[in-house]
Amino acid sequence: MKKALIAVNAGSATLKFRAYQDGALVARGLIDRMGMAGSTLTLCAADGAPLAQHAVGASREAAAAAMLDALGAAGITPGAVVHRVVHGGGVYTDATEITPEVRETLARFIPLAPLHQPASLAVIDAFALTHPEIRQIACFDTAFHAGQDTLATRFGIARHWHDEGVRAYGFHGLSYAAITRQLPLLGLADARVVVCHLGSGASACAIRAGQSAASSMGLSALEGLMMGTRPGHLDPEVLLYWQERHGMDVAAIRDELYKRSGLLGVSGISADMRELLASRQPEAAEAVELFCYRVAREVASLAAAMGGVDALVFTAGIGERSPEIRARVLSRLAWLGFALDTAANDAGGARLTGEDSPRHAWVLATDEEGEMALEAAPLLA
Ligand SMILES: Nc1ncnc2c1ncn2[C@@H]1O[C@H](COP(=O)(O)OP(=O)(O)O)[C@@H](O)[C@H]1O
Ligand SMILES: CC(=O)OP(=O)(O)O
Ligand SMILES: [Mg+2]
Repeated sequence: MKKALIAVNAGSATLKFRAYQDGALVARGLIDRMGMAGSTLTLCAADGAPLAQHAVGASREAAAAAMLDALGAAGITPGAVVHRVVHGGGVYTDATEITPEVRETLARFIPLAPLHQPASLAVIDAFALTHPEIRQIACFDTAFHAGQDTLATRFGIARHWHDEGVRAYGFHGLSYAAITRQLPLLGLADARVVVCHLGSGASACAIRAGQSAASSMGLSALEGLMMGTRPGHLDPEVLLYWQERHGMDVAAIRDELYKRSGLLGVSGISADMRELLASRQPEAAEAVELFCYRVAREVASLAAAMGGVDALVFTAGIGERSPEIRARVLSRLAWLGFALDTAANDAGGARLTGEDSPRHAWVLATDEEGEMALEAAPLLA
């Protein structure tokens, strides 16, 4: 049996994985509600034919073991594995082979990505234990943004903090790199494009001539847009208020920020955009409206960072699949010259704006796993 390259994408709530042989997709898997009760695994062949579906235990280690078992049961033997690692700090700006020293360094970034980094490390450890002979490569969400000007990464705090790494890094870089590969096909190779990656985690990125110019996310994946369970933009005094008035310690504040804010916190109902769009509760409607309002504000801010915007791209779970959200964001951006074509938007693209629109908006499918496979290829050759 030919060995496969496994690409693993540990997100905030899901573990997505794909298997490739000679660059061709052979299987794709998803573990939903990773680390939580009711977690399930689904594995499909490249053509969508189901290969496995079953319940998974409520821990990251159980999720990693379930993924390895499912691959084995489907007759897929890993030959190498490439991981999406959310935080590479200022240290890693390219795909990197995971040695014990690299693993140590990645563990140091856990406090800066507490939902993501531990999941990646659990999968790295599971492969090291069960397949010690295979090479493991890390690709970083932060890497795509590494070339930003200091002006885009500096916070307005004393200089020495920046020098020790307290600065904006930006995330979802594998997704932005995958989208950037598609821009020349739309005639946008040299354009100023704002890409909105709207998923459980959400961010936006200003891309100028194929390079990241600025991002909505900062030191961690908390900043910027409102997300499923994270607040995005927040006055830092709120943290002091929680600490002083409510006696909340670091762990309690971190939980509030990563797990109880965003769509879930505002609606009091769900972090899942589909559920909120289907709900009749006014709190759900307000959460959805706040989400769209924040996206529109951020697009304008990123446009200012580039001195203008030529095109807009929607991607990821919500961006690719919700005409409703795209329409609401675009209607808030009509003043920037984006004239929605309702029929095209309802049909899902690729161009969402009419022929006569001064600027065009697009929906493009992202492919973080495919991007990882491409970025790891030179190291594995
Ligand atoms: N048809 C849809 N309409 C609206 N939202 C959707 C739809 N399909 C998926 N979503 C939303 O997409 C989000 C998940 O996006 P995804 O990119 O898969 O997230 P992640 O990779 O960060 O786990 C969830 O909020 C989910 O409700
Ligand atoms: C960086 C981040 O928020 O990732 P995800 O969308 O996978 O949660
Ligand atoms: Mg994601």
